[in-house]
Amino acid sequence: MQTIDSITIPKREDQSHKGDYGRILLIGGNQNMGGSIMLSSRACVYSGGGLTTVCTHQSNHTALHSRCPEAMVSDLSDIKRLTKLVTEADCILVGPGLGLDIKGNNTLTFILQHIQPHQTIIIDGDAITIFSKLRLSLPDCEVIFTPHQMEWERLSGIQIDDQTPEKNRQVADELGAHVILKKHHTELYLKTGDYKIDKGNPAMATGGMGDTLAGMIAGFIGQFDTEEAIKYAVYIHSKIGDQLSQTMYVTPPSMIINEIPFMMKKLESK
Ligand SMILES: NC(=O)C1=CN([C@@H]2O[C@H](COP(=O)(O)OP(=O)(O)OC[C@H]3O[C@@H](n4cnc5c(N)ncnc54)[C@H](O)[C@@H]3O)[C@@H](O)[C@H]2O)[C@@H](O)CC1
Ligand SMILES: Nc1ncnc2c1ncn2[C@@H]1O[C@H](COP(=O)(O)OP(=O)(O)O)[C@@H](O)[C@H]1O
Ligand SMILES: [Mg+2]
Repeated sequence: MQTIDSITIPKREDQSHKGDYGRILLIGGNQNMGGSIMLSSRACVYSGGGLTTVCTHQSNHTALHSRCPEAMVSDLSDIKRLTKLVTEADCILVGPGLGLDIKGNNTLTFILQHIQPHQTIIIDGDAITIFSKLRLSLPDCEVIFTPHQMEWERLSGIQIDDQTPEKNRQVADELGAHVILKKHHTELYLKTGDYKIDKGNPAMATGGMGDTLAGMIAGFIGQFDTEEAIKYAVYIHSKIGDQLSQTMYVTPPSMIINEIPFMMKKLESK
């Protein structure tokens, strides 16, 4: 398994506009977990996603606008609008704070039925748990799962202590998806190979840290090749965590997000 120990981000073209950097749709945040999709949204915007739309419970709209005015919002229960947004998106992230009730089940099932082959879907958090529980089928498009070890146990059937690279690779192949197995030294089972990251630290063990990574991946998918986008996101997320942990005992996800554009600039190709 290859370690990702450096990355370089391409410079932006002068002749470019927001439409060139992705239409991203983020779906999640029920009445109790609005914060999760707000973190994903800010992470997506701060990662450079061109146009970010957030489909979340209506009670989250005001808070989301106040934390992230760059994002557009839609009500999760407005199916007509959701259908239109799904059609228009380049990349869809589903799951942060979605909830495990019937509404969460119906939302994920709907998205998987309507996504088209040219689109990319990132399945995170509660959407992984629902996908595993309902034994849903994957659509014919690029799929990225971002489980932590417990979510991977639910999805793969491999208990945490038995999650070896060989077994993980086999299930990733069976799924036909990219798998980002989040843990201390996260592992990436991409379609073209296996990678790991030797950055990241326990100051990052805070709720919302994975919601942030999922939003970063979504923002990067809008701009870069899929596998590059995944590698950039996982690397930058942990590198910022390590940088902040030099002076901070814990590294709140909101502060990781603030640093994303600065770290991207540092890593921009010369
Ligand atoms: N501010 C918010 O609204 C937040 C919402 N969240 C949402 O809450 C939902 C449930 O996610 P959870 O992950 O808490 O719940 P889960 O029940 O899926 O998993 C959490 C449990 O898994 C176990 N576990 C084992 N290995 C682990 C590893 N490497 N990393 C993390 N956990 C590991 C831990 O015992 C942990 O309590 C998700 O939709 C998530 O997006 C969380 O992100 C927390 C913050
Ligand atoms: N001890 C640790 N070392 C390195 N990274 C960690 C550590 N603990 C947590 N992280 C990172 O924090 C994130 C946690 O993801 P997740 O559990 O999905 O969070 P949440 O759902 O609360 O947003 C992952 O990217 C994981 O790699
Ligand atoms: Mg999570």
